[in-house]
Amino acid sequence: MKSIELPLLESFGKVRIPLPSSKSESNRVLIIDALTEGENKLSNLAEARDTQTMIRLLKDDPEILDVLDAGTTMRFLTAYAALNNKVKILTGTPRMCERPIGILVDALREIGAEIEYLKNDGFPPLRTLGFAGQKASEINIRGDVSSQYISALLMNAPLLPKGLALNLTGKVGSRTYISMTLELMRTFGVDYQFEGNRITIAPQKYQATSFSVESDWSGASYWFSLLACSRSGELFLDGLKADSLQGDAQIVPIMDRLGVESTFRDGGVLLKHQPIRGLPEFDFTHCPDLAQTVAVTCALTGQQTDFTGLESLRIKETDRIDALQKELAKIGSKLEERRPGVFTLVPAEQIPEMVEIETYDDHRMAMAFMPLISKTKLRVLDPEVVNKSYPSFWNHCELLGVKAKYQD
Ligand SMILES: O=C(O)C1=C[C@@H](OP(=O)(O)O)[C@@H](O)[C@H](O)C1
Ligand SMILES: C=C(OP(=O)(O)O)C(=O)O
Repeated sequence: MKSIELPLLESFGKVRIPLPSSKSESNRVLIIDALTEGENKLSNLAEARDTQTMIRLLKDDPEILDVLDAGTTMRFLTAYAALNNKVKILTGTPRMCERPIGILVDALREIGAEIEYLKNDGFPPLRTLGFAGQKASEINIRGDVSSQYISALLMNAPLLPKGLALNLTGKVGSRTYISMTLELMRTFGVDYQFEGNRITIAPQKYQATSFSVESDWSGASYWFSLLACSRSGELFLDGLKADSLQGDAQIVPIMDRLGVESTFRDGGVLLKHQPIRGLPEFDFTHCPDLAQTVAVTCALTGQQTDFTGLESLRIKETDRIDALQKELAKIGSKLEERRPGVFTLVPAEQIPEMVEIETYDDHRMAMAFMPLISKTKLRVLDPEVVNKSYPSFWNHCELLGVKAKYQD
């Protein structure tokens, strides 16, 4: 298997990281663009494979939409095809075909779309067969599995003849991603109401506008973590805003507790060291993609922390709880479910002189363990896995002054 080796990072001075753009914002504005009659001006779209796949599938409009391993691309294109009367097959990697989509398909069927499963009920691959007219304009939808189903429905809602009201049921997770969807819809001229757990959208048109995608806060989190673990140097992260649409901007208050001071200036954030105050517990319900970053940071900075809100991690690119437990064990750290739903992170004890990290087809496993270079020599298997969200990640590591060695 291919791997990348990074040497121990002794120290570094001031380094500027030209972060990639957000794939979450990009994939939303691409769907909105496909639904807008006029010409939008979109800039800074993500280089992430998930976004490049979305761009290619919308442009080429093939019969089979193969989304590879991109969750948002699968869920957003399923709703887009189903509600816009397109006959398409949607499929992806073997793992994508294990990631549930039944809640979205049930909702789309209730609204009036015809969809059939091609293998297993509730999972891709599936075929959208057309939209004969709107049957329901108000539906209940569970919010405790993936917010992507809700975002997928919302973006198409203004163009439905009767609009759409969604009543979110159960514990609503990743709520910040729902807000991002709605805020972006508003940027493109669409009104909505979001009160309690009810979202209403009247029939209306998107208005063409200009939009520039912000840098990716999830990708930024690995640099916060590196600074927390290295206790040396300064990092400037380009293109981040204090008033972000992205819930993962939550990394700022988290890292404030874990020894990183953030100052917004010159169109980005400057990261410096400050004393570690500790993070006794944190609920990741609304920022699940930060859990791996924070787990490794706590492991390497000696912080015992209770992690909650990790339910959705089991159905992402891999079972992230399982993957974290296996890889943290290599540095003597543990993530133990001591009470139902409460995972205690027990920090690393002894870090070997060389650590090899498996990545389980999950970009975030590769990137989250990078800060280990502040402690030891690191080998990461399948390094190209980062292409899903952050193709230039390893090049950016070299900006620290370390030389990466690739092996086939
Ligand atoms: O809507 C989005 O852009 C995303 C929503 C989240 O997924 P869930 O809603 O499934 O938690 C997140 O984990 C994913 O990386 C991106
Ligand atoms: C979960 C992720 O993406 P998706 O669900 O869109 O595949 C992610 O990027 O961490």
